[in-house]
Amino acid sequence: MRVAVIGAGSIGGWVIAALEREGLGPEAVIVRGTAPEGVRAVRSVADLPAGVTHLVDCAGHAGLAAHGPGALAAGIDVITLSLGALADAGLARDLALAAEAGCTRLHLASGAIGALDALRAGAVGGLSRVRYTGRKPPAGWVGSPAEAVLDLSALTAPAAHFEGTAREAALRYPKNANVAAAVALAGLGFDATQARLVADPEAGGNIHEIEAEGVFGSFRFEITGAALPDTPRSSALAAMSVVAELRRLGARVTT
Ligand SMILES: NC(=O)C1=CN([C@@H]2O[C@H](COP(=O)(O)OP(=O)(O)OC[C@H]3O[C@@H](n4cnc5c(N)ncnc54)[C@H](OP(=O)(O)O)[C@@H]3O)[C@@H](O)[C@H]2O)C=CC1
Ligand SMILES: O=C([O-])CC(=O)C(=O)O
Repeated sequence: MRVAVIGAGSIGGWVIAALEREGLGPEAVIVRGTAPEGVRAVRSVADLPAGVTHLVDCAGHAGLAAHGPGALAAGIDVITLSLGALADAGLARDLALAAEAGCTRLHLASGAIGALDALRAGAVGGLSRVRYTGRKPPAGWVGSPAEAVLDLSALTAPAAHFEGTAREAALRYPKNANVAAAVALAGLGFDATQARLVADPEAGGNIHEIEAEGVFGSFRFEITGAALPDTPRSSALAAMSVVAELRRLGARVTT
C-alpha cells in the first residue's frame, strides 16, 4: 500500500502525522497552497510519484471533485471524507465511471459517526424511517449557512438552523453535513433521509444522532465527538476513521 493525501488542513495535518506513525508515508500530498514541512507537495494526480495505490481525500468537496475522478481512472483507489459531495448526482456518476474505467474503488470513510454497519444491514431488510441530527457548539457552525439565520455569537439556547433532506443538508453545508450523507448512503438514500442541524451552546462536543426504524427493529445512536485542536468544526474521529479505513484495506481479516 503506497499512500498519498489530498489536503493538509486540520484533518489532513492529523492524518499525515498518523500515516507517518503507521509507516505509511505519505508519499506525497496534493495541496493548493503551502504544505507542511517534510512532506512532498504536488499540485495534481499527474504529479504523484509512480506506484501510489491509495489517495486519501481530506480536502473537502472541492478536493474530491478536482482530483477524485482522475485518480480513480488512473488506477488509484480513493478514500474520502467528502461524502456529501456525492449528493451532486453528476459528480457521483463521474466518480463511479472513473472507478469503472480504472478498475478501482472509492472508499467512504465512516467519518465522525458510527452505527453505519447496522444501518447498512437494516437497509437489506427494509428501513421505514431514518433521521439524523447534527448538533455542534455555535463556533462549529461559523462559515456555514447557519450564520444567515442565527446570531451564533449571541446564542443562549439550542437553535435548529436546518431541517430537510440529507441531500439538501449535504449540498448546503459542505463542511458540516458529511455525516448526514454518510447516514443517507448507508441507509435510506439522500432524499428519504431526514436531517436536522442544530447550534447548541450547551453541546460538549460535536454530537451526532441517528434514529432508525425498519423490519430489523429500531435503534438510536449518539456520539459526542471531541473536535480537533485547531478547529471546532471537525471531529477528531473523522481523521481517525481515514486511518482505520486504510488499516482495514490492508488487513487479511476485515471488520
Ligand atoms: N465525513 C465526515 O465525518 C467529515 C468530513 N469532513 C470533510 O473534510 C473536509 C476537511 O476538513 P478540515 O480539515 O477540517 O478542513 P480545513 O479547511 O482545515 O482543510 C481543508 C484543506 O483542503 C485544502 N483543499 C481544498 N481544496 C483543495 C484542492 N482542490 N486541492 C488541494 N487541497 C485542497 C484546503 O486548502 P486551502 O487552504 O488552500 O483552502 C485546506 O488546506 C471538510 O471540508 C469536510 O468536507 C470534515 C469533518 C467530518
Ligand atoms: O466533524 C464533524 O463532527 C462532522 C462534520 O463536520 C461533517 O459532517 O461534515
